[in-house]
Amino acid sequence: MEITARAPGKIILAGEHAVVHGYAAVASSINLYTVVSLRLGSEDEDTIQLQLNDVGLDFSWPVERIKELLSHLGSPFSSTPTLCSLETVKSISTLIDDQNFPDTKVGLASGVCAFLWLYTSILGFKPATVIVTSELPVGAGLGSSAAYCVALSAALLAFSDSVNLDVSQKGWLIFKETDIELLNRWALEGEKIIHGKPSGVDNSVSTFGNMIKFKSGDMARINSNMPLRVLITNTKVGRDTKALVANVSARKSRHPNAMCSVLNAIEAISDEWSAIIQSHAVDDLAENEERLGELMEMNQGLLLSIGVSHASIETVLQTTMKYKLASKLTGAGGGGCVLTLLPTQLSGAVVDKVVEELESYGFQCFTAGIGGKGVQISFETSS
Ligand SMILES: Nc1ncnc2c1ncn2[C@@H]1O[C@H](COP(=O)(O)OP(=O)(O)O)[C@@H](O)[C@H]1O
Ligand SMILES: C[C@@](O)(CCOP(=O)(O)O)CC(=O)O
Ligand SMILES: [Mg+2]
Repeated sequence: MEITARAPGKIILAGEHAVVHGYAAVASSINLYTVVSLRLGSEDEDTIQLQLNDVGLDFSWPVERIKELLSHLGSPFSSTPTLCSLETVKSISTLIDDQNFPDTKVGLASGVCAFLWLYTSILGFKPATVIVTSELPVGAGLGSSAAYCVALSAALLAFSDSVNLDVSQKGWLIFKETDIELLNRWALEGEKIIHGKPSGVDNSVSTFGNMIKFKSGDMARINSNMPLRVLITNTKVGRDTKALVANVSARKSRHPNAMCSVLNAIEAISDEWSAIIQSHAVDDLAENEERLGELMEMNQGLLLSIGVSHASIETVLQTTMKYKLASKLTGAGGGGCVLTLLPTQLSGAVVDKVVEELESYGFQCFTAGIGGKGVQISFETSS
């Protein structure tokens, strides 16, 4: 039997980085998905195979070799999301080294480590083939790491003893409330391997979908009363969330008072964002859009002050500013993607001009549906 799971990426509208330190953030799912298909039993019966199509990596581990390094952990323990200890990361790294991991792709090794941890913890040592494909740019601030961990956790849990699913149902299905909490906790353990110190906002919005306000592990759903349109510009400058998050923490320990003031200011922006977007004053749409734009500019200024902007991001800001459009980076920054608010009254001709100018720098612009469903699974064989 084969199972397919899909989990959405996200945009952070306000509060990235601050959320790692316990301050509020506002995030929304987008309709770009990472898809994981899982078939139990592999062509070569005694292996666990992982195919990462977007990054051109293929792995095949003999089950016996995995058992040799990890069976002392007592897996599977699918109902108990557990931190992957440093010692276990080392054992998993040995398994990755066995596969002659290409030096040029070493940044992707933590994702493979997260796979092996989630796989063996949830399903143990059953042979299988797992294929990952994504519509999200990898490492660009749209939460590909979370979507990867959420979709993997969903596919694995669907085959575990810990969740109850009706396999006869057709189409995309959602998990029951208790099962989805378990899934989200496993995804967070995967994110910890990739990010070091994730806040949990990315995996939560990918798991539950919609727009959320997130603070210190608690999530509140936001019911948006405003149409929201943003342009996403991928600067294509590669960056790594783990390093950026660690840099912000280091700056915080060097300047605790100044950084706390900045992070508090970011939280005030997230609070105001969520109040405006939920406001029922539909007559004030243009005014509210203007206020959201101002908040985005302020949030971007504060992100610059904590050291996570980048020359490419500044180029996007300067370009959109010429058209009086507000922008901010989204996700960890340091490159990656920038959001530009597109007010309802803005003409298509202006959007086309902005996109043309941004793309002339080699950036890639696109729009995405905001606030759709979270993780889903299907028992129908993908074609
Ligand atoms: N489709 C994918 N295939 C393989 N690895 C992936 C995929 N999506 C995410 N990853 C993992 O997530 C990492 C990128 O995560 P991160 O730096 O947090 O950026 P973001 O989450 O913003 O895309 C990659 O280095 C890789 O380990
Ligand atoms: C910087 C941060 O707030 C968001 C990171 O998002 P992304 O991995 O860049 O998509 C980190 C976190 O919340 O865990
Ligand atoms: Mg990430």
